[in-house]
Amino acid sequence: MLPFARVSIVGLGLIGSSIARAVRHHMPTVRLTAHDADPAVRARARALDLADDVTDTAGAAVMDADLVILCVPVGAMRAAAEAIAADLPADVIVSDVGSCKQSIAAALAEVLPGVSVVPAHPVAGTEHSGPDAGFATLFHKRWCILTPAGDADPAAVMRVSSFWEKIGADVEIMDARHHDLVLAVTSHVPHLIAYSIVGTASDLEEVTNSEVIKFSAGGFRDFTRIASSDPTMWRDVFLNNREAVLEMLQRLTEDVTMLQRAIRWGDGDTLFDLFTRTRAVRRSIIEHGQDDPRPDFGREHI
Ligand SMILES: NC(=O)C1=CN([C@@H]2O[C@H](COP(=O)(O)OP(=O)(O)OC[C@H]3O[C@@H](n4cnc5c(N)ncnc54)[C@H](O)[C@@H]3O)[C@@H](O)[C@H]2O)C=CC1
Ligand SMILES: O=C(O)C(=O)Cc1ccc(O)cc1
Repeated sequence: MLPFARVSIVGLGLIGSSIARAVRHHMPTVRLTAHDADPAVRARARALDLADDVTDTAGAAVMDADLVILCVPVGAMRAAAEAIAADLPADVIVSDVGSCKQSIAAALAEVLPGVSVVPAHPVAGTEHSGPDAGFATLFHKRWCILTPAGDADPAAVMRVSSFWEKIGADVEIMDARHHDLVLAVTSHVPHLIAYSIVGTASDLEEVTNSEVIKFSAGGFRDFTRIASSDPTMWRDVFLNNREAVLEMLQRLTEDVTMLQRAIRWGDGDTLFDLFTRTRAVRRSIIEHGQDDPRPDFGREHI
């Protein structure tokens, strides 16, 4: 039994197109409609046959849907919700895939009063964006966190949960505020560190005549992958998860200062103890973690 018969996707980039491909694969009888604000993306989506109907307006994509998933950058969620508000059927469920949840929940509650909203965050992605970057297995064995409000309809939560399980994800339910704190540590601040270190290296490049690129070792290359992630998406994440990111950055700054002091005073024990602890974290992620869709991710140096 399928949780939804008519699914509509608004925003056909990496995540929207991956959901479309996964629905096609796992629930081929679902009628899939979709819209993207960018005409070039719509044309590409039609060429890739990502949906039964790729519509020129957001309203046309949602008017018959029983599930609408907003897959646009966090800062565009409000505009996307405004564009569909007048055309939503009475018993529709609206969801989203934004990387932070509190600000989107507030915007959707304001723009879509009385609509059943079940927010989601698939904790799966890559540094790539756009409709060509998506793939059907992106969500396999990856977490999808649902952050329903306290008064959400339990049946709607069950159906959205079942939808994500059907496309391969493991579902966890979490309070939106807690989600934003956890993701600030595990995803948002790491991205900020990558943007920052690659930015610093690129400033230094002027001084070192390209040695930064020439001799870039594994660690730096890993940072450049993360730091090549979509600028619009990540600008929006930081502006919308401001409090949690600032709180975690404060903690990080204190810990970096502690390391600075250990290096200055030759305190090898502090360095060794921390590095031993962090190595154990990595090992436990590999041993207990979920499979990553990228071919060699996490398995290269156990
Ligand atoms: N990229 C990643 O690894 C992950 C991203 N997310 C979240 O998923 C959402 C989408 O991210 P991606 O697919 O990576 O971005 P993307 O940049 O690949 O695609 C976003 C699409 O939304 C369209 N769009 C923008 N404003 C619109 C509007 N008002 N109406 C209709 N379409 C609009 C753009 O034209 C673009 O095609 C973001 O909220 C992001 O935080 C969640 C998990 C992982
Ligand atoms: O590419 C990577 O390493 C990621 O971390 C992908 C990612 C980006 C944003 C999310 O909200 C979830 C996953």
